[in-house]
Amino acid sequence: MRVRLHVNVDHVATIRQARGTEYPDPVEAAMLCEWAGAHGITVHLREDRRHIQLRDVEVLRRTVKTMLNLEMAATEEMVRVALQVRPDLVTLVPERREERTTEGGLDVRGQLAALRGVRERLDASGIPTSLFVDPDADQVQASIETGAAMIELHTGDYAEEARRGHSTSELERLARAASYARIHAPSMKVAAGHGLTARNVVSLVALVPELVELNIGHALISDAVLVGLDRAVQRFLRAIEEGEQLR
Ligand SMILES: CC(=O)[C@@H](O)[C@H](O)COP(=O)(O)O
Ligand SMILES: NCC(=O)COP(=O)(O)O
Repeated sequence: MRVRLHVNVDHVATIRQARGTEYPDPVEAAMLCEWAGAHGITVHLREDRRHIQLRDVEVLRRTVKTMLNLEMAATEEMVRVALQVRPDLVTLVPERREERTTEGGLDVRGQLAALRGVRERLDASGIPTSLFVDPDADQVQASIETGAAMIELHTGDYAEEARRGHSTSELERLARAASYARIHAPSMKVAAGHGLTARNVVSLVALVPELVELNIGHALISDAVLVGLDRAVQRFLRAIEEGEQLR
């Protein structure tokens, strides 16, 4: 089965917000990504609205033809947004205002009842939930207990390890967490994301066969600045395919 590429267009909005202009438009970027072959679009509507704005999400809902994944904190405000916008998937993520980027996965074990409650409200509206978690068996087990349809394994530590040139222990951790999900909840989908690049994604896809979806933003949009969005998307699609062929 083909691993799907979802492009996170937050970082297009980051450039726009830096100057308070109307360009570059993440909606236009999403369209270009889809035309280039991306299988979905991801946005993280942060509480501090540092990049993506509510209006972006509303317009994306009307324009995205593939699938729209809304990353958000599990707060009452954000649940209301999700119920109003109706994305194809909600990914619940932890958020800290002071962080530069998402630093870790959700503590699902520590807030099991609350997360299950959010998942139930979204499910009742026909919106599946994914939980962004560290590659840790107990967090995966807790995610299963919430009834979530999917988990997204946080690959930030793997990306950092790969950047330093030795990427085996974090890859093994990701492989173990994904295989835990396959064994204990065969119907649960497993995705991954954060810090993925066209280089480090190859071994990830090759060694974690459970992965069905990847959310990639920063490195892909950075490539796009130099070579254009269509070429950047195609480069990542080729890297994913290279990983699949190594399985
Ligand atoms: C949850 C996650 O990994 C992404 O949302 C990523 O954090 C990109 O957005 P930021 O740059 O706002 O962190
Ligand atoms: N959930 C991960 C994501 O959406 C993209 O993260 P990054 O590639 O911008 O680090």
